[in-house]
Amino acid sequence: MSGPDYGRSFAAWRAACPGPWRAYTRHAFVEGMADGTLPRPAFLRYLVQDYLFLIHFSRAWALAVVKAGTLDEMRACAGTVHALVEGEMALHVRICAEAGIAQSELTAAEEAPENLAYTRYVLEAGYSGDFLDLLAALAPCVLGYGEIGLRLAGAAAPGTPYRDWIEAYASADYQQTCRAVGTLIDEAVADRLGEGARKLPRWDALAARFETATRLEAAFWGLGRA
Ligand SMILES: Cc1ncc(C[n+]2csc(CCO)c2C)c(N)n1
Repeated sequence: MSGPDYGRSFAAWRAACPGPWRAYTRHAFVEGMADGTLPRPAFLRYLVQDYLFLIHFSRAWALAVVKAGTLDEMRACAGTVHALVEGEMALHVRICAEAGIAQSELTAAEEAPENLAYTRYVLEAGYSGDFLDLLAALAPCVLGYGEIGLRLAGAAAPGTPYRDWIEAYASADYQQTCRAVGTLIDEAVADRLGEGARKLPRWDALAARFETATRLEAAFWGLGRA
């Protein structure tokens, strides 16, 4: 089954791990947001962990600035750091505040093992690997939410209380971000590995990183459990 058009590398990596990709993007948590049956406390537990997740995810994009090879790559990654730190984090704090979760509660929350595993896996991909390793580990997070948002915007129950969440990721703005990240990945691959990239052993290593990050995303939804 084909997904949204976020570039050739994403399409190939996604197609190489259909089981894990499905487990992530069609997780019971996601389906519960679509039909409105996801219990509110589960969503709030997820939100608290996601606040901590976004801090480390911002650090990973900052590491991508360090690992970038050109000024254009630096600009793209620095733009994501800015959007995360100034935009997404503030939005998160506001959504939590509206749900009755104070900033102090967010800061004091203990990181769950699934959260530790995922964020440190992505950071480690950047520490021990290069720009491509890091992008392959970052891709499922950014692009998976784009795919989920797009599908749910068309399939969700009209009355689901998670409509705002769905629309944030289905929005033209976020879909444009996904296409831009897809292009960043495709160009970074072409610059470093050339046109025959997919025949190189290195390609399989990148696909494996994408698959591992995808499995860790699927496990992250489980944090909503009581
Ligand atoms: C577990 C988890 N995975 C993905 C996202 C989505 N996300 C994370 S950062 C970002 C902005 C672009 O990099 C987006 C959309 C999330 N919030 N939490």
